[in-house]
Amino acid sequence: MLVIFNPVAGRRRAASLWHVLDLLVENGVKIEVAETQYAGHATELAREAARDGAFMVVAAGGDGTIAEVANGLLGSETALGIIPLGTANVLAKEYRLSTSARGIANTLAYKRCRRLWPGVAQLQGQTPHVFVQMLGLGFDGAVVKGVRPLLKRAIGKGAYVWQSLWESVAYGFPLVRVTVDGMAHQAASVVVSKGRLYGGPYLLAPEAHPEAPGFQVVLFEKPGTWPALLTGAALPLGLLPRCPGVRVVSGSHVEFAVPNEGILTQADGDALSATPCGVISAEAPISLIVG
Ligand SMILES: Nc1ncnc2c1ncn2[C@@H]1O[C@H](COP(=O)(O)OP(=O)(O)OP(=O)(O)O)[C@@H](O)[C@H]1O
Repeated sequence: MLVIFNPVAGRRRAASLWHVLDLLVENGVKIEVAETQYAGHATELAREAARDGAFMVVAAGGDGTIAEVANGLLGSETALGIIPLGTANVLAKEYRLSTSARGIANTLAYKRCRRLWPGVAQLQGQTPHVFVQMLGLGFDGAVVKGVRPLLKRAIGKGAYVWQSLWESVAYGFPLVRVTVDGMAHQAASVVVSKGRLYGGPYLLAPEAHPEAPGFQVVLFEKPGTWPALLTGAALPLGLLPRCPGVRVVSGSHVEFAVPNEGILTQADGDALSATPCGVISAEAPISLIVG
């Protein structure tokens, strides 16, 4: 079993990783660990393993690392296993995967699969970016870009809360123009979601089906400090989809207009270097090991 480990992911929970691996080895599983050396390396390692016919490749890291490995497995029969080591681990929560060391080891040992259908963000003149959980433009992108790595390592999700409070005052709220299946919308912030959850266990898009192609596009229509604070307060209460000014639309083709250029964007909790011009579903799903 190849385990692709991102040593800079999350809060550097290497100890949790070794605990899972010890349990697997005790059960007779042969393991090879490959540490990523740079951003994008996980995709190359996973693609190579899939080309060699591996049954399963395990991503050990945050949702960004999982997305990179998923990218490398697209178009192959190789299944994706995950050892969640990130701060929010939204994908693991979406699929209700165990996060205890023993639970993770059991999940990987049982090898039962469910489909996971990634999204693909198209970037002008750059390689498309594959994501597994969500892509956010606007306020959301500004929060992820602004989070200080040291603070994230020290207080985990609290760093996002702090940055959201800061951005609710500092962010300029330029309008994001988006077309979903031909219908034009504009909003202060847009999240294109594969899953139901956001920021951990919190409800964002109740109608989402991560096993199928297509998206839920969440439009935060009201710009400004107070709407941002209101939605921030509604999130942990599970009330975000019912907040005034929040609208969720379903679609399979999402396009962002050219005036969006420069609007900060995040995918699976990592800042993107460019604003996407569109989002489509991957050509086929991959198999996710769920135990
Ligand atoms: N060796 C490396 N050095 C620098 N960056 C890397 C390396 N390996 C992977 N990366 C990059 O690190 C990014 C962050 O990974 P990931 O999302 O898994 O962790 P994280 O952002 O710390 O997790 P979380 O947001 O849940 O805390 C990945 O998207 C990947 O591009």
